[in-house]
Amino acid sequence: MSQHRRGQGQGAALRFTKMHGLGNDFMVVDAISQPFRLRPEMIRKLSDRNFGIGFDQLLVVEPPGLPDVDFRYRIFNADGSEVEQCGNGARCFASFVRDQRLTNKKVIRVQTAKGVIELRLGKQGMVTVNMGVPEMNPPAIPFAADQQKTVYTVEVDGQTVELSAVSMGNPHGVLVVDNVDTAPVETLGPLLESHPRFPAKANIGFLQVIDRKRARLRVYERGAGETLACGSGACAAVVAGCLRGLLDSRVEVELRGGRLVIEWQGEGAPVMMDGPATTVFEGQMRLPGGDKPGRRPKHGKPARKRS
Ligand SMILES: N[C@@H](CCC[C@H](N)C(=O)O)C(=O)O
Repeated sequence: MSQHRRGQGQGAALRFTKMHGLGNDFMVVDAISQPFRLRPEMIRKLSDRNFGIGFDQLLVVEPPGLPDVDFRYRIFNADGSEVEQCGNGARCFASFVRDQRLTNKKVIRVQTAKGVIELRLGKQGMVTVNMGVPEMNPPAIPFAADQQKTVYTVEVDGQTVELSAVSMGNPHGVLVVDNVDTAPVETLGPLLESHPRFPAKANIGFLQVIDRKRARLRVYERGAGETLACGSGACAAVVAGCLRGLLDSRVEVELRGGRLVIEWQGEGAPVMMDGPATTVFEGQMRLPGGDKPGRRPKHGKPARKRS
């Protein structure tokens, strides 16, 4: 993969940046200054860690479709499905649009499939994201239940497990476990991800409470499998832990790829997430198999001039 330089006359080459938030990794594409469209099967190929670029999610930066918003943020899982939210991706998104000089704002408002979120660039690569107000109403998650509860019992694989159901824009199931190292993430994760009670599937978090201010978490992500970190999963886990009376309003969550600080002041309040965003490399590629970069998005702005 060569390092990219704009204006090289590369024709249909697609420029991208490889980034990660605590090891949850992304291919990030600027679809404002270059045309971009990929079919799900091509996203699956590119996400492959042996035959492609390798990533958990593809993040696409588009022009906004709403007033008072700076960008539209689109997210595709490694399996090619488009989803509503990605917390670690949101931090990388903020860092990307600043590094690419698509904005010079410190507070950036972005439109996701489930509403507007606010990203605040901090010092030393840290980004704070206002992830919005969590949703616990079952049909809005969506989760099949007669009434809203803090803990539901779910039958899976011949056993009964207890979980909390929370939407952070995307659906999450959270199980409290004694030890994340021995938790059945590889077995229960995929079964619960596709459980009939989560009709849109779900991300499944395994939460270990260390004390009221510290927790450990592993997440089996919908459409990506277990990742080294899941930002929206950390938010959902802290909300579930608070509702269950196990956690305080400010919690340090240790994921396999590093730490996030999550704050939630309770019902009706937004969840705040604080963590790093890291750029790994920039590249460009020609798309194999007939996928072309596509047409400029309908509301696309002309390409920026670089000095
Ligand atoms: N890694 C993400 C979540 C990405 C989307 C998720 N797999 C879904 O399908 O909802 C995060 O950091 O939040």
